[in-house]
Amino acid sequence: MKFDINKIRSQFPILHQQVNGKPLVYFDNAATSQKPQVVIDAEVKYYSEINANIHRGVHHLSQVATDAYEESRIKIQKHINAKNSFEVLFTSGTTFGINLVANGFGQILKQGDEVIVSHLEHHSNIVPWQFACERSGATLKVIPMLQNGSLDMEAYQNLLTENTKIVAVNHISNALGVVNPVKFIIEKAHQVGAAVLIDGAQATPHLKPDVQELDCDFYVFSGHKIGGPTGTGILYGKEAWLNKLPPYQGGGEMIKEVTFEKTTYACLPHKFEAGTPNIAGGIVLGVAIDYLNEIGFDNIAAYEQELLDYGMQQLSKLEGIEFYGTTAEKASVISFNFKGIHPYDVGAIIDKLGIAVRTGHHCAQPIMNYFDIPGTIRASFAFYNTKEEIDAMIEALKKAQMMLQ
Ligand SMILES: Cc1ncc(COP(=O)(O)O)c(CNc2co[nH]c2=O)c1O
Repeated sequence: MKFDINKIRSQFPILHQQVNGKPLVYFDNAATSQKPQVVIDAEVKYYSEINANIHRGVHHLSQVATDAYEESRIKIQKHINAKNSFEVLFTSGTTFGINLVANGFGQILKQGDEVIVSHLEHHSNIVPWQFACERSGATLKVIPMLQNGSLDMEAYQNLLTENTKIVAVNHISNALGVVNPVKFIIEKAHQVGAAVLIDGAQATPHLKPDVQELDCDFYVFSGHKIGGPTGTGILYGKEAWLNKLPPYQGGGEMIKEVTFEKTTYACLPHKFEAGTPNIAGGIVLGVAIDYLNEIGFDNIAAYEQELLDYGMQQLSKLEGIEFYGTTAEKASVISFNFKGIHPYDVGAIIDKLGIAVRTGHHCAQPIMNYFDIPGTIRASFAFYNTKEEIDAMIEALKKAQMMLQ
């Protein structure tokens, strides 16, 4: 499909509003993406036409809803190139998916085992592993970062031992936009027999992950970051690992037989899908993925690279600006500060001018500690943003600098 920015923008109703009397410039896409009309309509259609509980109903609506939900699972399986649809679990988001895996490892790790995360992780890919280590007696190790925001791969290889049982790293840093060499990380971890979880929350808006090509053992992401509803997400796990991990939640759907003496569990994926799921969310997530595939990830990547290059070029002209995460390969996320000015103050002022960015530690406090800063100003672009919006942000930043200097 030809990439037509004006046609695309017309498909996002939320973008065409004023904030504080100024056109909204939404540059907080790393926090959550906006939703195209086709996604909004799909949610309405579900509740207007097919809403019913799934998997065990004998009536028509339940069968229709079940078919739609499981067709979405297959759609997502194809999107990430998973070998089997039962390796694709619906979750409420990245945080839930990581907790499910970390909770399982917390029950199979033991004293002396080692878990590796990186300095670039979101808190959602740090704290669950601290829980797992506290529970099991395993040791948490951290891949150090370098001044340009990349990970120290030399140090990573030195951290790996025969005691390393799992490595959990993000595909792309939410705070810096840095793209990590996940293929290399996975290969090296497998050489010592360790499993690898890839946190794809910031990658899936910008690329189609191929979990078989990566050969990762787990891959997690959130629906709300790729145009889908909040409260949706996917955990991909290799069949062998999902069969090895204990269930995460107990209840309906996830059982084969329940007696007071013993309960046996359902097969994959249901073993990890206890209770009534977010049926609408799972179906609509598939619609969001269809929408992105229609636009084309090659088109999205090329256009977002244009925005990133233009944004860096224009921001670099501003006095006193400092960038964080200056690697060559980056997603369309720019983290920066102005010397002597608190990021929050800048964010609050440009919000008054309609510019929506995120300021603060971005749930990545270890990164802020590394740079010895309270936080950053983070502008994150999506395929529905424009260079004219970047110009508006630049003008707003100049006004903020004048007010705060
Ligand atoms: C890399 C990464 N991992 C995990 C999460 C957690 O995802 P959730 O479970 O859907 O919340 C986020 C959310 N990142 C952000 C949420 O708001 N601003 C952000 O940068 C993330 O960017």
